Amino acid sequence: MSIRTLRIGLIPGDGIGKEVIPAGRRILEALPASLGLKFDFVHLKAGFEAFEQTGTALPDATVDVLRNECQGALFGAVSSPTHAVKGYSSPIVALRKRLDLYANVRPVKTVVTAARPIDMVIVRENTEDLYVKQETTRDTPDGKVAEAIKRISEKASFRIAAMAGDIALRRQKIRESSPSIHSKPLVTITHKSNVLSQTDGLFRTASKNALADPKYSPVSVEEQIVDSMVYKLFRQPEAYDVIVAPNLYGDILSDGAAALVGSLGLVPSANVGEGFAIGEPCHGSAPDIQGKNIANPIATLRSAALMLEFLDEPEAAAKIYAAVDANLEEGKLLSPDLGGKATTDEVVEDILRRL
Ligand SMILES: NC(=O)C1=CN([C@@H]2O[C@H](COP(=O)(O)OP(=O)(O)OC[C@H]3O[C@@H](n4cnc5c(N)ncnc54)[C@H](O)[C@@H]3O)[C@@H](O)[C@H]2O)C=CC1
Ligand SMILES: O=C(O)CCCC(=O)C(=O)O
Repeated sequence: MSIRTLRIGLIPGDGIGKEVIPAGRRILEALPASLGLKFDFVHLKAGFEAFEQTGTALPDATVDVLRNECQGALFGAVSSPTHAVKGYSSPIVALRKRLDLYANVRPVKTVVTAARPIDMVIVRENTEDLYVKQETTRDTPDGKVAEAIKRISEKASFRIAAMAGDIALRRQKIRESSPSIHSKPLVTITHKSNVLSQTDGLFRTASKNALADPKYSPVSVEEQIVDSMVYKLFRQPEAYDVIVAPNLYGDILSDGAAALVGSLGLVPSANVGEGFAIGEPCHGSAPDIQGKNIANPIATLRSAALMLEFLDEPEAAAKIYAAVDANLEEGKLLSPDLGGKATTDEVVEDILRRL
C-alpha cells in the first residue's frame, strides 16, 4: 500500500486556539494506518500574542512555510482587539487573501437523530467585500467621518458561486447512498442588492451567471435578501442546503446558524484555494473560557475532517465525522456549552476511542 504524507501547518493562535489545535493534531494522528495517510506537522505562529512578541501578527515565515512546504493547515483562533492597535491587522483575514483561499466553507449540521435536523453549508467568499480592510477616517466640520471600501469583483463572485454549485452537486451524490433531509440540491444566493445595487448587484448577477452553467442544471437556484435570509434561516433552517454569500454576510450568517445547532463549538470551516485548505473552527479565541479546559474541541475536529475532504481524503474525513457524531448522539461526554460537564480532554479522549 502506498503511503501519502501530508505536511500540515499547526497555527494555534490565541486563547482557546491553543487548547483545540492540539486536539486537531491528536485526531489526525489517531486515524487508522489502513487509510495510508501520514502526517508531518509544523508549528507556526500567528495572532495577537505573536504580534506582541515579534511586532507582526502574521510572520512572513508562517506564510512562506504554508505556501512552500504544506498541503494544508489547522488554524485555531486569534484575539483581535476591538479597537485599532497600530501595526496590528487580523492575521486570519490576511492569510486568506495572501494564499488566495477564496472559499470559506462552513457546514452547519445536527446529528441525524436530532428532533429538528438541520444540514446546510454556508459558502462564503473569503478574499474581498468589506474585509479588504481599506478604511479611512477624516475630520469634517461635523466631526470625524470613517469610510470603508466594499469591494466585490465579478471574478471572485463567479468562482464562489461555482464552488457552491459544485458543493451542491457533491452533496446530492453523497445523498444517493445515505439518508438526508434534502431531496434535491438547492443553492440560495444571499445579497442586499435592493440597497447596494452595484456591489451586491454584481455579486448577484455573477453568481447567477456561474450557476446558469448547464453542469448545474440539477441544482435549483434561488435568491434571498440577507435580512430576510436571517429571518427564514431561523424560522425554517431545514429548508436550506447550500447558501452562498459575500464575505461579511457569510461570516454573520454562519455564527447565527451555529446557534441553531447548539453551539459555536460545533461548527467547522475550511478556507479553500487551489490544492490547499486550512481547517479552522468558526469560533474565535473565546477569552471568557480560555485556560479552563472546557472549550468544545468538536468544531476543530470537524475542521480537520473538512480539511481532509478538500485534500481528497474523504474516507479519512468520514471516520472523524462518524466518531464525533457517535459522541454527540450518545450525549454522555459533552462539554459545558452543550449542557455537559466534560472537559476538552475528556471529549477528545471519548472521540479518539470511537475512532
Ligand atoms: N477566526 C478567528 O480567529 C476569529 C477570531 N475572533 C476573535 O475572538 C475574540 C473573541 O471574540 P468573541 O466575539 O467573543 O467570539 P468567540 O467566537 O470567541 O466567542 C463567542 C461565544 O462563544 C463561546 N465559544 C466559542 N467557541 C467555543 C468553544 N469551542 N466551546 C465552547 N464555547 C465556545 C465563547 O465562550 C463565547 O461565549 C475576538 O478577539 C475576535 O476578534 C472571532 C471570530 C473568529
Ligand atoms: O478576529 C479576527 O481576527 C478575525 C475575525 C473574522 C471572523 O470572524 C471570521 O472570519 O470568521
